[in-house]
Amino acid sequence: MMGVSWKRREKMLVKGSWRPSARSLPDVGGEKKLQRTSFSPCCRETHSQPVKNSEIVDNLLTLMIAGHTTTAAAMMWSVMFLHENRETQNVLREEQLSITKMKQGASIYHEDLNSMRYGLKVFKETLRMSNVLLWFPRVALEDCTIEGYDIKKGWHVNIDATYIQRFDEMQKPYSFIPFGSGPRTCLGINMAKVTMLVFLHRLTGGYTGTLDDSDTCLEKKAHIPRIRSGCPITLKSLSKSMPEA
Ligand code: HEM
Repeated sequence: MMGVSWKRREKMLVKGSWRPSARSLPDVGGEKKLQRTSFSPCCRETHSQPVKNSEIVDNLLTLMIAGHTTTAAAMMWSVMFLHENRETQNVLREEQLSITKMKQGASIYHEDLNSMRYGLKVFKETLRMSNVLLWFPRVALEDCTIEGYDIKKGWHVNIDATYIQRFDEMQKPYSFIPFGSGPRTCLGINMAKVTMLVFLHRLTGGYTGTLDDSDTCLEKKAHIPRIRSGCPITLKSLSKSMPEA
């Protein structure tokens, strides 16, 4: 779905008029299950039953595919963007070092994460620019017309996150959708946020880095956009380059 206005998208995302497809993971253990069956809070019957091995495998696959590759790609893009934007990197480092100074020990706590205001902005802008998931699918449950376009019941419609996030005004509803929207929104938003903030903290608060390969060519045929070289960097510990206090 290219070049649609926010109004049209909003209509598509409104609960009830559009619902996402029932996506399933590969058939494991001889049975095909929807990936959220074992989490569903509204399904008591499922909860009272022991979790089956096949469901455990399902959920592990979800963690690995939906949870690992996405966050790893976001980390890689943050390294590239911070390399390209030195000023941003310096402001972020300042914030992270101020957090390190305020506390004892190396552990990061919830309140530390909450005070990473600039870190959060870097996280969001990384997701906006990198479009870890370029698009996500929905299925039309009924015939409808959206801004003059006829959409038939059963049609698969892809929400084009890249177009929306790069070319829309950010203040408009649904203009920032790195984790999707509606009932099938990403389940791992908070995990992704925490992982990324801790990563940015360790990276910029502990090291400076130089890119070993500035080639920005993308991997071919990858569902998640990633730099072919993997974006290797050489890190230098800040504690070694800083004068003793
Ligand atoms: C930067 C990291 C991540 C990004 C950009 C991302 C993005 C997305 C997007 C766009 C969707 C589709 C939402 C929709 O259709 O409306 C999705 C679904 C999903 N994500 Fe993530 N995700 C990330 C990390 C994670 C993590 C860490 C986990 C779990 C540990 C996770 C688990 C899931 C699951 C289970 C779904 C399917 C939800 C459903 O269909 O009900 N994701 N994610």
